[in-house]
Amino acid sequence: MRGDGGRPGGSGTILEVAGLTMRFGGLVAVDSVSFDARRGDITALIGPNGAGKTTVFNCITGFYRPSEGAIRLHVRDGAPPVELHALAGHNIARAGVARSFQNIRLFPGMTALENLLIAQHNTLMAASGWGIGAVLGLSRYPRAEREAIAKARRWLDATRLIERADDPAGALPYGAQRRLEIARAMCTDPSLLCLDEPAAGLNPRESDELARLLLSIRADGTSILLIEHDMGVVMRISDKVVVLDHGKLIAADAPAAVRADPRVIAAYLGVDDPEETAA
Ligand SMILES: Nc1ncnc2c1ncn2[C@@H]1O[C@H](COP(=O)(O)OP(=O)(O)OP(=O)(O)O)[C@@H](O)[C@H]1O
Repeated sequence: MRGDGGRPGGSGTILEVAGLTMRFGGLVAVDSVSFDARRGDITALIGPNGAGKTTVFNCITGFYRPSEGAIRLHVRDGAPPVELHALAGHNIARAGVARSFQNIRLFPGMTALENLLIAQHNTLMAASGWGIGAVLGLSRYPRAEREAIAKARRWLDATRLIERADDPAGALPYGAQRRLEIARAMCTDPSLLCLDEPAAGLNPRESDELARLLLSIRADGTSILLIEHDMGVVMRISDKVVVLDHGKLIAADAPAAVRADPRVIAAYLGVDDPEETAA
């Protein structure tokens, strides 16, 4: 038992989404959606094309300012939550939320290692006293730099990219670039890792490898929020599956319960009435 009886925003919750609505002109892309993600869980956000998944992600990570509702990050039980809906994107990242994108966004001309060092730019700049310390010869910077390289190497190792550390990111095979994106996000030591379709374009062997990587990240204590169309991956690794359809939440439960939910089946088959599906 987890101990809080599933209270919204209760202890054990890392992310609380409450009454989230996002309108684009007359289009309601996300319509009063509420769900919780628990600390140490893998929570999947699924739904047919256009259901509103990426819009929810964009609200959580500060790319969009929600029209209504609240998004709270509970970094520690008992501490006041961080009101993500009121923060700019860079402050959301600083609060401990990292994300990857549907389309890969690495620096293709930089090496794999350099991409992971860029991710730690803020830490390195802080250690240099925002540049002034480097001029004054402060000793903190070389140490911070060594630590950043060690962390980057650890994640290159964890994502099986250590042999490719000095290759330009753009020259890596597609599956390796996807892993490098996850490594880059992990180099910021997030409490919540948000991944937008990490299995897109992967072959079955690479999807298996991705599933193992995400399970190991969870085992090390990072909570994961995942948009994914690959139901094999979703059902295998998720603790909870949140389902959107036409901007509305239609289910939020354990994978087995969601898979058997007539509303979810109907949404995926494009049927308006679940009774029709049953028939
Ligand atoms: N910036 C925007 N301006 C206008 N409409 C938008 C914008 N972003 C998303 N939408 C619309 O909002 C709805 C939800 O889109 P969203 O990309 O969030 O869905 P999704 O579930 O992520 O879909 P997919 O699985 O295809 O990526 C769609 O109708 C989309 O066209």
